[in-house]
Amino acid sequence: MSTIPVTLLTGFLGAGKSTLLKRILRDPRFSDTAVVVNEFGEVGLDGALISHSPDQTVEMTSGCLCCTVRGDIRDTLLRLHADAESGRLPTFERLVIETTGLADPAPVIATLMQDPRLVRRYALAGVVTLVDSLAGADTLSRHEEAAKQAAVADLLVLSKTDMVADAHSEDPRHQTCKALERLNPVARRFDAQALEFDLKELFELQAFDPSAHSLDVQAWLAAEAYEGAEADHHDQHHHDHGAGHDHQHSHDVNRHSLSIRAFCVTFEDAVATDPFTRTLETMIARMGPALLRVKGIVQLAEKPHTPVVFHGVQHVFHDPLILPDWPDADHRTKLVFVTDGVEHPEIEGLFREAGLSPARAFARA
Ligand SMILES: Nc1nc2c(ncn2[C@@H]2O[C@H](COP(=O)(O)OP(=O)(O)OP(=O)(O)O)[C@@H](O)[C@H]2O)c(=O)[nH]1
Repeated sequence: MSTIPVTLLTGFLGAGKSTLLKRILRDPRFSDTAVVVNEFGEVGLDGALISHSPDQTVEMTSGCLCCTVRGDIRDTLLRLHADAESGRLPTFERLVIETTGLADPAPVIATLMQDPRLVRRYALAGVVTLVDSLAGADTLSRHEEAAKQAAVADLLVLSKTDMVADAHSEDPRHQTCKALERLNPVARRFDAQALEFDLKELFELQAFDPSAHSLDVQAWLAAEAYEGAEADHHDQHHHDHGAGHDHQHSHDVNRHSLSIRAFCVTFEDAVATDPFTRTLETMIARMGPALLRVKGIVQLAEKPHTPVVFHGVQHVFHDPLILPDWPDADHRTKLVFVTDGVEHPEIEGLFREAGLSPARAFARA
């Protein structure tokens, strides 16, 4: 195999990365694309929710919520390459890596561009960043990870434009575009919902070039390159993500800054629709943007054989998706939460107030 082009797909929690990935996997023009999805820790659900044909390689790696672990990505990519060469996996012409929504893209970019074993097999073609046009402006100003993901992009893809009313100056999409203009004036911008948006744009990027980006981006990448040369980054690491955002953590994969929490709530028995949806509404009303991401697969008592997938992104709950069948033998309701400061018992308490009984939950708060 010659060098395989890699597209790094990033974007904040709930921005629409998996939605775009599913479009790629369904498109016959890209059937020879392998995909690596980085989920954080033990609470990932994406593996069960990303359907694909048996001829397509979709690998889940679990790493840190905030940084795609250098070693994990490297080992996964080397293994995929070896398996494709030996015939254990289908060969692939391109690779897409989806990061977690709180990922700092710099470590994975540095790994892809520097690791000698990777460089012989893969070439970073470009960075594609999804931006939620509804929540984007607020998210970009409040979360440094989101701003970095946007700044480093070669292509910015605006999602959820179908949910934004019109383009007057107070319109959230307009605000999001203004913020993107400041952060990354050079990236080409696309509307994921536009008829003229062709997925092939994502794969026409040729080679990621740090010098085409802002001085800030070049400085982040240079710092990451230095850090990578010094040590293999993880087990015990220390980041300075810039102004006011300095964190240190041992390898607790669900932990990010001091206020970020990631946990899972499960229910052994099916939940009644009414109290369940009322609880979600109460959560949005009380917690709003602190509820960074909620996603889950739910067994509703009224229809236990057809699982329902719920997606919450800050103050918005998207239309639930009804699956024809359960993706695996585990039919329990599982809800993954990533919050900014909302604790696990608070969420469980809301369900209990509505008469629902979470069974067991594991947390890294
Ligand atoms: N209406 C609309 N909904 C969208 C669009 N893109 C994504 N969504 C919805 O937004 C929710 C989150 O989308 P995902 O694709 O799961 O987002 P993600 O970036 O992979 O989320 P993480 O799990 O945090 O990484 C889902 O309910 C999607 O259906 C869009 O362009 N329009």
